[in-house]
Amino acid sequence: MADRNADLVVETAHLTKIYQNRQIALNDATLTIEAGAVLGLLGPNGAGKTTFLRLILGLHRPTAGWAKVFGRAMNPNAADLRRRIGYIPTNPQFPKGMTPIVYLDYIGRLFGMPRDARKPKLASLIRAVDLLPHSGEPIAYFTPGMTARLAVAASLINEPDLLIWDEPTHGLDIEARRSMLELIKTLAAQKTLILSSHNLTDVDEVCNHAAVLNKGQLIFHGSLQDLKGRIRKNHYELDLEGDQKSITKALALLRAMKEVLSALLRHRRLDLKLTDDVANTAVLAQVFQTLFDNKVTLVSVRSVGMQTEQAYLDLVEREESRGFTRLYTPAEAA
Ligand SMILES: Nc1ncnc2c1ncn2[C@@H]1O[C@H](COP(=O)(O)OP(=O)(O)OP(=O)(O)O)[C@@H](O)[C@H]1O
Repeated sequence: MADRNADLVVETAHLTKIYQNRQIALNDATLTIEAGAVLGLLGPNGAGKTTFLRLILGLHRPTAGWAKVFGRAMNPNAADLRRRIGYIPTNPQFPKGMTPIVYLDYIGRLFGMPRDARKPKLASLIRAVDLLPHSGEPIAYFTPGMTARLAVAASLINEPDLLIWDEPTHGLDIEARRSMLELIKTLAAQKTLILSSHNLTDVDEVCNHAAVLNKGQLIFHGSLQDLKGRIRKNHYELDLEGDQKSITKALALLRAMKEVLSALLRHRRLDLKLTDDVANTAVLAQVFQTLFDNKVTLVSVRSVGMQTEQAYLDLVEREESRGFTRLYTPAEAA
């Protein structure tokens, strides 16, 4: 039988980090990342994303649990393993006086690349990240977009199979962000990527897997499709037209329906939530009939959700409201 773990690029078990015996930054995170995955690491500020990435990189030692990369245990001494990873921290900084050519050459030397391999490599990287016109300029004059592209080039110099990029689109304008996303899509065809991000639209566009951290707790890990599948589906937005009296009357009737969880009207846009597990087509038919009977015109209707952002917010919100129930199940509490 084929080894199920052979294709795992990252594997963590009960990975835990407590800083200075005070701050629980990551608690018991167990997950696997397969070769070829593009994983979006999501979570509010302080959720533990950077801590998680730094543990995978072996830049921190775990307080408990372990991380394996390419099937081998990662730790601060595993420099050879780290060479197979291309890392970009949040807001990468570079020596301001160097030019991209000098800097990339320096990084290549650190990786032990011979000169005749270094030169063509850095030239092709500079071209790939679109820095050719600026290759001789001091980094001090670079825009955030140019700096981000230089970081990408630096993270690729050693031809790593795994890329770990912490908020790669942070601080970029629309054009620079677009070019970064296109670059990620190209790389995704050849490498495994872990991208930490606050931008759900970016994750939606380039990732196929997601992991969600909240207060150090891994609250979701799976495909992006799965994450979206967890969304509360019975949520709609209806744009209405009609006189105020008719709309108010229709609204009262809708609110009286037992299948309607909430019906909120704002500027003729009706936010309608139905109870879980109802046959939504039947209930919506009833909703439309009620509007029609009251001479309210339906201008448009759309299903809210099936968006990563909505799914993510639902997940974090539900986790927040669950609180202690995660630890104390009813059986234990009794
Ligand atoms: N070196 C450290 N010493 C003490 N506490 C730390 C250290 N690094 C991080 N923390 C704390 O650990 C928690 C998780 O931080 P981390 O930077 O991993 O979160 P994050 O999800 O990356 O946040 P952000 O999105 O704001 O970058 C936070 O409460 C943070 O203050």
